[in-house]
Amino acid sequence: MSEYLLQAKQISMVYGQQTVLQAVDLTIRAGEIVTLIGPNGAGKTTLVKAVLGLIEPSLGQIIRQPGLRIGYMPQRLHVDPSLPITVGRFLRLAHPSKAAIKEALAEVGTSHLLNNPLQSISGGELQRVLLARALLRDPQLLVLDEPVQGVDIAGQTELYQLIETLRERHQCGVLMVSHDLHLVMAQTDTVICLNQHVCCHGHPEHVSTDPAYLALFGEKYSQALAVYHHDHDHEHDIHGDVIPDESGNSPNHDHSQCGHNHHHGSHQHSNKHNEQKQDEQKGGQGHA
Ligand SMILES: Nc1ncnc2c1ncn2[C@@H]1O[C@H](COP(=O)(O)OP(=O)(O)OP(=O)(O)O)[C@@H](O)[C@H]1O
Repeated sequence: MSEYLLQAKQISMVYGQQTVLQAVDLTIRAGEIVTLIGPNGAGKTTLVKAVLGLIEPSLGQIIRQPGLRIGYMPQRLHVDPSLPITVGRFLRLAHPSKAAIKEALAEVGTSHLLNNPLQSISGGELQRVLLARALLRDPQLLVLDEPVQGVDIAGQTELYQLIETLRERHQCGVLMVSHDLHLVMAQTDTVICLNQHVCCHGHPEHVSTDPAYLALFGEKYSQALAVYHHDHDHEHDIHGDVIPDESGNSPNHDHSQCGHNHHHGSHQHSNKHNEQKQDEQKGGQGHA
């Protein structure tokens, strides 16, 4: 594993009488996607702000690689309707080079928005423009606070895939806040489940079965994760049907759990199964 970009050690944050973060540890390495999940008010944004250096933790230490370049995508951007500004001009506030702005917009698939008023673009387009703005810093670390907010379900999957592509292309680390572990799971290396303190952490498959995670999010949410990770004892043909094993028997296969979006194995997936997966994903919404 490569050297860390950033390490937070025993971070605590107290506002008045309220302890918002308690002895939180966090390490992010180059090329690694770390996802913070936790209920509302768990301290996710507070931890992100501490990582960015926007707030000073009450206790603990944050060690950043010297000269670390961070690209930040905030949770919300309030666009004042009385201050009309084009997407291009908005990005010029972050970077002087028109060529760099065009390149960043192209990377996130929004070249066509360059001269559009920022106020007129959709929620999903705005998220991509904010991602382009983060890329303009040529980041070694991308920090994304709920990047798919205001984006429809199909757009959410695309946006998470784009984040994965950017990670690979730039070899940057990514720290991301999300409420949708079942959607980000395929793109995440490490999950940190936060509720003031770190309840559990590790590989998404491990976290999704951790009692602390289940206590916070419930069994139902965990079952949605099984869409992505379930054991296969069979192969599919190009039509998506289960191929009988050597003895001629069809292995016992519960398709209600099968989204066929695997990290492991080399299955052929039919459109039939992809449609089923999308249905299952829609069905998995709303548990966060
Ligand atoms: N500047 C502040 N002063 C006082 N309390 C604060 C401040 N910032 C955050 N808090 C409190 O800290 C707690 C954690 O807030 P935070 O925004 O970090 O949670 P979160 O996990 O990001 O929540 P959400 O999922 O709703 O965005 C909340 O109870 C919030 O009210």
